[in-house]
Amino acid sequence: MQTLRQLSWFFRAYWKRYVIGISVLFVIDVLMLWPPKLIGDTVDSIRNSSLTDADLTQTVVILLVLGVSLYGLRFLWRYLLNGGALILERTLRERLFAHLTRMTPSFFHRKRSGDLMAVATNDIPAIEQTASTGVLTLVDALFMTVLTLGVMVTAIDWKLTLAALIPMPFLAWSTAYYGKLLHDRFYLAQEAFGEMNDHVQQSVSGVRVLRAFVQEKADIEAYRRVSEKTLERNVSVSRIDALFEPTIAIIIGFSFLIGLGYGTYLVFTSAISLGDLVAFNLYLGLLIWPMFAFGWLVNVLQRGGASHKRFTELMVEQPDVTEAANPVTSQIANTVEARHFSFTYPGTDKPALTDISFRLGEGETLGIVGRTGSGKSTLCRALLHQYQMKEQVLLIGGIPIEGLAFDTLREKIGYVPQEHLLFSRTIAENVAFGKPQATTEEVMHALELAEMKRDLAQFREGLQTMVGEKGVTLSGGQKQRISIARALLMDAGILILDDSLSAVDARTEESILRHLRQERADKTTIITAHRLSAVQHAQLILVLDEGRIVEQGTHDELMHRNGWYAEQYRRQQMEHDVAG
Ligand SMILES: Nc1ncnc2c1ncn2[C@@H]1O[C@H](COP(=O)(O)OP(=O)(O)OP(=O)(O)O)[C@@H](O)[C@H]1O
Repeated sequence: MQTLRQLSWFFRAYWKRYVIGISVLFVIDVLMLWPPKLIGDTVDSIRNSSLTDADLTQTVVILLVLGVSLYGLRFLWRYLLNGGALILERTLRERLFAHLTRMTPSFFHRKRSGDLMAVATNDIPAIEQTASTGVLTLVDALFMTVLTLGVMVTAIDWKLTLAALIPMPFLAWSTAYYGKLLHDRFYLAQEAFGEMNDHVQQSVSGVRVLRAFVQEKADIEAYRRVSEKTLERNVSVSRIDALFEPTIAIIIGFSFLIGLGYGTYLVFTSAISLGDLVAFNLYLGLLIWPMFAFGWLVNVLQRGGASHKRFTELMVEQPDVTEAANPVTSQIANTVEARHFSFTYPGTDKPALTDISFRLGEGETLGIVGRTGSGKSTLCRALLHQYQMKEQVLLIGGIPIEGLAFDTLREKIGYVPQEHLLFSRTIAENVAFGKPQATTEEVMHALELAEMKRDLAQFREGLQTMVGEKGVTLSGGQKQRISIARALLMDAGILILDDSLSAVDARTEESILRHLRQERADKTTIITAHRLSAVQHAQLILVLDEGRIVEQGTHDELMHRNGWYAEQYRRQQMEHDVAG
C-alpha cells in the first residue's frame, strides 16, 4: 500500500483517467453478479417445472447482452488503467534521466552504470506494474469481494456465507507473510541484476582489452558467477511466487468444501433451495478471482515497493555542487585565477592539489605539466566546478566560480577531456554537439583548425559519416581531433585542452597549436600535456609534482632554471630528433 501512496502524486495528476477506469471496473463487477442469480433462478424453475420458453429466451438474451457489454467495458478499463501505467513508466524514466544528467562526477564514480541502467530498464517497469495490475487488483478485488459477499448474505444465506469465510484469515496472514519475504528477496534479486548488467556493460565496452590480455575465459567465468548469483536470487523470489497460488487455492478449496457440505445440509433442512445452493457456489466461484487477486496484489506491491526503493535511493541523491542563490549570469572577462587553491577528493585523505596560485590574463595561454598523477586533470576539472570546494579560491573573470551560474561557466569554458567521447552519430553532429545550429561552413572550419579536414576526405560520406558502433572506427588521433573541433566550434572565452594532443604526431600538434594562437588571440587557453612542446609557447607554465607547483615561468625561464622541465624538454627533444 505504501508504494501506491508514494505514487499518489501520479494518480492525482491523472485522476480523470483513474476515476473513469475505476468506475468502469465497478460497473463490470455489478454486472457480473447478475448471471449467478439468473442461473440459480432458472435451476429452481426447472426443478419446480415452472420454466416457460419466454423465461428461458429472456434469460439467454440478458446473458448475451451482458456478455457483449462486459466485452466493451473490459476493453475500456484496460485501455485507461494500463495506458495510465505506461504514462507513469515514461514519466519516471524521464525524471530519472533528467536527474542523472544533473549529477556530478562523484555520483558516477560511486554508482555502477550497469546498475543505473537496471533501474531504468527493470525497476521502473516493476513500479509501472503497481499502477496497472496493482490498481486493478486492489480495486477490482475489493469491489468484487464486497459486492459478492453482500449478495451472498442478502440473497442466499448469511450463515452459509460466514461459514465459507472461515478459512479467509489464514489467507490474509499467509499473503502478508509471503509478501514481506518477497519484498526483501526481490530487492536483492534486482540488485544482483544490476550487478550482472554492469558486468555486461564493462565487458562489452572493454572487449578489446579483454582480448588483448587473453582474459575471455576468466571473464566468462566471472560472468557465470554473477549470473549464477542473479539466478539464485531470482529462484528464491520464484519460490515465494510459487507458494502464493497453491496456498490461495487450498484456502479457496476449504471454502468450497464448507460451502458444499454445509450448503447441502441447508438444502436438506429446506433452509435454502437447490437453486440457492447452485447460485451460492457460482458466487463462491466469483470470489476465486479476488482471492488470487489479493495474492497478486501483495506480490506486485512488494515487487513495486522494492523497485521503488531502488529508484528513490537514486532520486534522493543530490549533486554535490549546487548553484548559488543569485548567480552571476552577465558577461565576464576571460581571466583565470587561483588563490592558494587546495583540493582533496571526497572520500580520500591526501590532497590532490595543494596551495596552487596563478593568474592568467585575457588572451594568454597556461601550460600545466608534470608527472602522471601530479594533479593536472584535477586542476582542469576544478575550474569546471565539477567538485564542491572552498570558496573564493578559483576565479573566472574575477568572480569566484561558485558564484557563477552553471550555464555562464559552461558557456565560458570549452573543454576537451582526456577521455574523448564521441557519440554514435555523424561527424558533423559530433562536432556541432554544443552548437546544433552551426552551419556546415562553421563545422568545416572547426575541423580544419583541428587538422581533421584532410582525414575527412578519406571517408566516402564526409561530414555525414557515422562514427562508432554503427559507423566507421576512427583512430585515437582522429577521435581526439574531432573532440578538439567540437570545443573549438563553441569559440569559448576559455579553452581547456586536457592532454588532448597526446594521440597526434608532433607536426599535427604544432599546426593545431598555431591555429589556436591565430584564432584565439584574445581568448585564454589552458593546455595540460606530457609532451612539453605543446606548452612551450605558453605565457605561463606550471610544473606540478604531487599536487604542488614545483616550478613556474615561461619556457625560457624554466629552461634557464634547469630543473625537471628543462631536463624533460631536452630528453623529449633528443627522442624526437632520434625518431625524426
Ligand atoms: N575521482 C577521483 N577520486 C579520488 N582521487 C582521484 C580522482 N581522480 C584523480 N584522483 C587522484 O588525484 C591525483 C591527481 O590525479 P590527476 O588525474 O589530476 O593527475 P594528472 O596529473 O592529470 O595525471 P595524468 O597525467 O596521468 O593524466 C592522483 O593521485 C589520482 O589518483
